[in-house]
Amino acid sequence: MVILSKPAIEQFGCIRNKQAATLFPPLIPLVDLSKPDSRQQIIKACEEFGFFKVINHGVPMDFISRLESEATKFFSLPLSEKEKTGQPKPYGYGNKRIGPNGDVGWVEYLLLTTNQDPNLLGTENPESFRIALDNYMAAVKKMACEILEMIADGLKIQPRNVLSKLMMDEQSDSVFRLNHYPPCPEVVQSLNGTSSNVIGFGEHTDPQIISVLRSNNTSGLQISLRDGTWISVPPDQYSFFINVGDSLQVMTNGRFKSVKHRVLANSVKSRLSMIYFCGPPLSEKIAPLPSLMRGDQQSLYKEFTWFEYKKSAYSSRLADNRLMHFEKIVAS
Ligand SMILES: C=C1C[C@]23C[C@@]1(O)CC[C@H]2[C@@]12CC[C@H](O)[C@@](C)(C(=O)O1)[C@H]2[C@@H]3C(=O)O
Ligand SMILES: O=C(O)CCC(=O)C(=O)O
Ligand SMILES: [Fe+2]
Repeated sequence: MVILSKPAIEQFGCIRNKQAATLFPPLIPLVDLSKPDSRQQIIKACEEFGFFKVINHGVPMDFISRLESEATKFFSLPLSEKEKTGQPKPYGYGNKRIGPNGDVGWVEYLLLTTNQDPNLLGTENPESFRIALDNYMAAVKKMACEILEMIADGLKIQPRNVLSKLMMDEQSDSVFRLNHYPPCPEVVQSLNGTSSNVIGFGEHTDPQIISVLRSNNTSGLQISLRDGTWISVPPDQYSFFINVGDSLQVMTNGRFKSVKHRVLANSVKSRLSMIYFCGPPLSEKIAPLPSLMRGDQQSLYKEFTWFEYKKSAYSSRLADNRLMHFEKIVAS
């Protein structure tokens, strides 16, 4: 990671955060996967927040800590070594620049596909990093599959793998991301540590079906409520956080909304996050699920393939409303 001098960080003007978070935030929905009512809790959380925290998730702590330790080793390497994994096009090692259209943040990352052996050139021990990635991704994929099946049950739609089969498909276009937010010397932190004036990862919604996020115990993640206020998500290294993505918003015809989120930088602590983005195969048609459409309810979206959506997403800026181009003008 390059530590920027003052004039250098000024070049990244849009790294600065000017919006304050709300003072009395509601609690983040908590879903205990071992409880019988978890399906209903998930549906409520997806409708109200597009976001929830998961405990009793079944992902072994050993897999989590091994990957965290491998990722920490990787991000501690000299920049020249990390760059051997290749520039993100879109997969590879990236530093401050996010995506191809000028977005920047106080972050470095490794972006990987989930169904191809990662290029871990430059890492100290590629084999142990790869094993840690494989174990972690397999366990998180299983948990994500269960959550998508619980969503289908909760929505009373069949078959129960109608959503999960998309990410379980061999051709699934799922993505995995490791983000490292180093402490930022430019941060002016609020007294309770929940707000900062520097953007780590700018506001956006995730394009996929759901995203499964886990981080170390450093704060920074915020979600936007339906009224546009930002609330801080208290970090919890033992739990997972689930984001509803744009594709699930479309498949539920807007009943679930993808959650807008962002990460603010911290002045003293590093944040390390790992996110599994559950994507469908490129050729998959994304449209409201017929079994969810009641009576004369109309689709709010034009049908598109995941390939078309992804292509359009990659020509957008992080904060853009990517679904706008696929909305139907529905006569009232
Ligand atoms: C600015 C961009 C980065 C992104 C591709 C995009 O053009 C718009 C969507 C961005 C996003 C957000 C969620 C995930 O982190 C990500 C991997 C994804 O699928 O969509 C990133 C893309 C990226 O960093 O390549
Ligand atoms: O790093 C985080 O906690 C969230 C990052 C994120 O939203 C993303 O990579 O899409
Ligand atoms: Fe995200």
